[in-house]
Amino acid sequence: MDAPSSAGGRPTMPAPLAGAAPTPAQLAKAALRRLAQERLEPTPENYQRAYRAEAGESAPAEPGLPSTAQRVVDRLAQQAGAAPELLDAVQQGRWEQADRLLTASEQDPAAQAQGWATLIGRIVKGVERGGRQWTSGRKKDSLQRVLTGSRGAPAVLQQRLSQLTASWESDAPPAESSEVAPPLAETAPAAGGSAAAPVLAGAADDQRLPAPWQAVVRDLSNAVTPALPVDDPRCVRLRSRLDELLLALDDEADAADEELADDWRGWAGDAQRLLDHRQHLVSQLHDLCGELTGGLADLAEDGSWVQGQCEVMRSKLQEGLTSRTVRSVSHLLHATRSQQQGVRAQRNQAREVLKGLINSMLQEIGELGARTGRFHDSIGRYADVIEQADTLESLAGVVKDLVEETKSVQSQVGQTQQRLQAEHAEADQLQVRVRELEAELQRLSTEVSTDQLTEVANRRGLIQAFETEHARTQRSGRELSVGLLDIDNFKKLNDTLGHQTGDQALKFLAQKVKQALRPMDTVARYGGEEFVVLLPETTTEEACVVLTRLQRTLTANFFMHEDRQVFVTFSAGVTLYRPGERLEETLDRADEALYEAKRTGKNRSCVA
Ligand SMILES: Nc1nc2c(ncn2[C@@H]2O[C@H](COP(=O)(O)OP(=O)(O)OP(=O)(O)O)[C@@H](O)[C@H]2O)c(=O)[nH]1
Repeated sequence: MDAPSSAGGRPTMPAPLAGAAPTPAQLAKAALRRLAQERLEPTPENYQRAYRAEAGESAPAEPGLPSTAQRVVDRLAQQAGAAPELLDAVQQGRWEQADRLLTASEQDPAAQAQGWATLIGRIVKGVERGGRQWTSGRKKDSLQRVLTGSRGAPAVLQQRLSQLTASWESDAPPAESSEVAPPLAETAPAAGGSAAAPVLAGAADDQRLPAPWQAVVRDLSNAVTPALPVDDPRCVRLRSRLDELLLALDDEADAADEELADDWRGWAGDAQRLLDHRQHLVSQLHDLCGELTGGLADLAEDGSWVQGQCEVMRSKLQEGLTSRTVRSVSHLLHATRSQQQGVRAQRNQAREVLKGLINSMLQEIGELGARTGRFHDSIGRYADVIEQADTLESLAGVVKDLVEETKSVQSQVGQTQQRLQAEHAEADQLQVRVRELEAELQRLSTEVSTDQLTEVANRRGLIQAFETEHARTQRSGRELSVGLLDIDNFKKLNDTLGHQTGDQALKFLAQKVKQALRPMDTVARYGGEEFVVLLPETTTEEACVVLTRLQRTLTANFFMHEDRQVFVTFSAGVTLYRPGERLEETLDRADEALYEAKRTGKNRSCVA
């Protein structure tokens, strides 16, 4: 029967016969079996200990280290940040474990320095940043506790500080472990335990994103990327930045770097802003479709108008699907529709007049017919009388009557003819007038550079002013700030107070903007409730000051409508014109800033 396991040092060899002592060969065999069971290497020391155990001899006292050697080992262990378990392994003579622990604690000094530099940076930032959960007093206390509790072990200190700053950054409620870090001895496992391994694995390993999270980051990136529009240069840049960040995630050194985390945060912020703006674009598209459907329904009776509108929309959209294109098509459709409604009203009026004319002509012709019919009867009667006339006098009387009547009929026919000709000429003139009116409307929209309602420049006027200003900017090298202004909640104003009051609000704002600017500046109505300002020799900061002042003035001023005070506020996006770019490109950037101003509360200005 096999001896029980070596636990407790009992012999492992089969029980000898009573009285017979085991031979040395039996003892040697049993010692080897014991080593195998204990999974110990057959070193001379191990073999000697096993042999003694089999022979029933008590093990000699552990040799221990001389006190000077012990002091050296203690100091070495402290320097390596290995803490008690390395010390313990050395004292117990578990040299292999000690070797492993030491290897694990060896780090490249440059990497250690970099780790500390990053951590200190985070701590400084964390102390400055405010938080709801982490007040500055609380931060100070917990920092003090971690410093006191981990003073003797740099790796543990680094790990705890890193955990602490992470919870400051997320402003998560202070966890017991990070706010009150227990002293090192409390967390150190019993001798030989494995819980100390992460500490010894080094701070860099602890900070690296664990594998499942790396996969999550990849999945999230893959989910976000298809939503980014393909035709936008900013997205192309975002995609290539994403590739770089994913590569850095594979790299241990970079993955442990706080800078990389900052880069990820920056990337996510940029992607979010872009997607937000995209979302805004979609809702504008929705509005545009509504406008278009309304236009189509209104104009359904005349196919050519519908075709014209669709053509304009198509060519505008071909320029590229930007937020501004959609909005400008929307404004265009709105304006076209009201213009066409005006023309149609006039055409209908002309048609009614023409109808009246034709009616009266028919009446005249009818009357003439009746008259000539009566004349025809008279002629018959006169012929009978002439036939029966027996004297020259009676014949002369009949002929005289006949001539009189013929003359009268002739003059009436002549008069009717004249009237008919005059009415025909009038109808021709009306037709010409309608054509002139249509041409006038066309000319107004393409040639005039002033907006008729607000009396500031229109889109055409803006383009002319921009050409002058951007040439001047190129010569002088001075800044040209461009601002895009949009009235806040204008739809609501229209809906509650009526379209005419809306028009008054547009006029009011245009005049206020004009008054606030210098004579050299340009203000233009770009379309709908949107205005553009060109501010030569002005930085974006200065432009913001001007617009913010104007916003304050408007908040304190109002215009009256039927004894009611109407407040008009606007949001603005400001940007600097970049030499060489098209006005549309500058305005697209200003539009993003405008969107930001709307998104963050309205009645304010943002810079892009
Ligand atoms: N009175 C009037 N209204 C116009 C004119 N041009 C466009 N509008 C209206 O302006 C409104 C613009 O509404 P939205 O684009 O929804 O913007 P908003 O209500 O100002 O909302 P925010 O921009 O988010 O503050 C629409 O109802 C248009 O019909 C115009 O010449 N006169």
